[in-house]
Formats: sequence, structure tokens, C-alpha cells
Amino acid sequence: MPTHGAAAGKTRSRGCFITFEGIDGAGKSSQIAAVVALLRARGIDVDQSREPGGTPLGERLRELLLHEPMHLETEAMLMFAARREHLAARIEPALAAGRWVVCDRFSDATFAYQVGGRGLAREKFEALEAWVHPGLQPDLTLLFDLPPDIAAGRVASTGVDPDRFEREQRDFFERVRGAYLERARQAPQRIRVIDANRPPEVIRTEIERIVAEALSA
Ligand SMILES: Nc1ncnc2c1ncn2[C@@H]1O[C@H](COP(=O)(O)OP(=O)(O)OP(=O)(O)O)[C@@H](O)[C@H]1O
Ligand SMILES: Cc1cn([C@H]2C[C@H](O)[C@@H](COP(=O)(O)O)O2)c(=O)[nH]c1=O
Repeated sequence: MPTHGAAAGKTRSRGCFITFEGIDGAGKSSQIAAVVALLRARGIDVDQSREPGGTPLGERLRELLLHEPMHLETEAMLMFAARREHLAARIEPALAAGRWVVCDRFSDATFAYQVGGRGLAREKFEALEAWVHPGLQPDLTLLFDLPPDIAAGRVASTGVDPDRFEREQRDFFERVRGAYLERARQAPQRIRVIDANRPPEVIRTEIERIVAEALSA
């Protein structure tokens, strides 16, 4: 982890990049605010964002991605187009200035949803990833893991109209979940798997411990 001058009195360097991942309804959004509040309470300058989105152009692409039917490869390329803009306009400048970035989803989501869920060729994903953010990965990723049937129940209970992804069937989310867990096995130091089938306050305590570890590293 980079140093975090305001909190530790050390020299400020590049900021820390933390991402949250999981299938729809896993409960990550509910926990992000708590983590951001914890970091700010420790004196850390945090930029909270999301993907797809995070910039005016990215938010327009998000509307298309969540609601407009499209070819699988169009979907993957638009996810990375929004990400390219997000990195250039927001993530990279923030990290370079020593700010921390907490983001709801990043490229692990493209691996899980487009490769795992939809069947995009891995080499196409790898080529896009290597093009758009060579050498950059989050410093820490919290992966909320939950069986799809429980997650679907949570999504339904919100009463909000489901988007194109949320309307997918259980087998789609089984594949997405499997791809996330495969990605976590490939990068166990970076991706921490959180059992999301527990009460929110228990999850919050575990996440606060993991983030506190990151702060003291
Ligand atoms: N640990 C939990 N136990 C039970 N319900 C939860 C838990 N965490 C969140 N929920 C509820 O599940 C619903 C979905 O939560 P949330 O929006 O945080 O999920 P999400 O992972 O961000 O989903 P999405 O990616 O679709 O936005 C909300 O109604 C929320 O209150
Ligand atoms: C970044 C990214 C996202 N998705 C999907 C995953 C979700 O269903 C939506 C975003 O909605 P959320 O409620 O804000 O999580 O987009 C994807 O398929 N691929 C991606 O790279």
C-alpha cells in the first residue's frame, strides 16, 4: 500500500485505489459509504466513484450499457471506453495527487460479467485491459460473494425496475460469480473475498478490519 501522509504523518505519495465487486444485489453499495466515512475520519482525502460511470461521458455510456440491447463485444468495448475516460479524467489524477479512490466496480467486473457471464473471449478482455490500464490494478479489491438466488431476492426487494443486467437469469449470475472467484484465486493478495451472506454490521466489521490493515501497511 502507498503511504498516507495525512493519517500517518509520513511523506504523501501516490494514493490508494480500492474497488468493490460482486454480483448485483451482493450488498457492496451499502458498505461503500461506511468505508469512505472511515477513511475520511482518518484524515484521508477520498474520491468515491463508480463504473460504468464516474465522469459525465461515462455516465452517458452507463445509461446505454444498462438499458440498450447491444452485441457482447460492443458492451465490452463500451465498458472499457468509459473506463479509459474515468482513468484519464479522474482516477489517475486523484491517485497522482495522493488522494485515495474508492470505486464501485472496475475491470474485475468486465472479467466476471462479459467473460464469465456472456462468454467474451479471454484474450479480447486481456487485450483491452492491457491497452486501457497497462500496469495498473487496484491496490485492494473487496469481493462480495453471495449465492445468486439470495442476491436476486435482495434486488427484487428494492422495488426498483431491474436494468438489463439485473434481468439476467440465475445461470448467468452463477457464471459471473464463478468468474469473480476465479479472478480472486489468481490475485489472492489483492482480491479479498467477503462472505456477503451475513448481517450488514458483521460484514462492516470485517471490512473495517481489512481497510485498517491496509492503512497500517
Ligand atoms: N448483508 C445484507 N443482508 C441483507 N440485505 C442486505 C445486505 N446488504 C445489503 N442488503 C440489501 O440488499 C439490497 C441490495 O444492496 P446493495 O444495493 O448494497 O447491493 P449492490 O451489491 O450494490 O447491488 P448492485 O450492484 O445491483 O447495485 C438493498 O436493499 C440492501 O439494503
Ligand atoms: C463495470 C462493469 C459493470 N457491469 C455491470 C454490472 C452491473 O450489473 C452494472 C452496474 O450496475 P451497479 O448496480 O452500479 O453495480 O454493470 C458489467 O457488466 N461490466 C463492467 O465492466
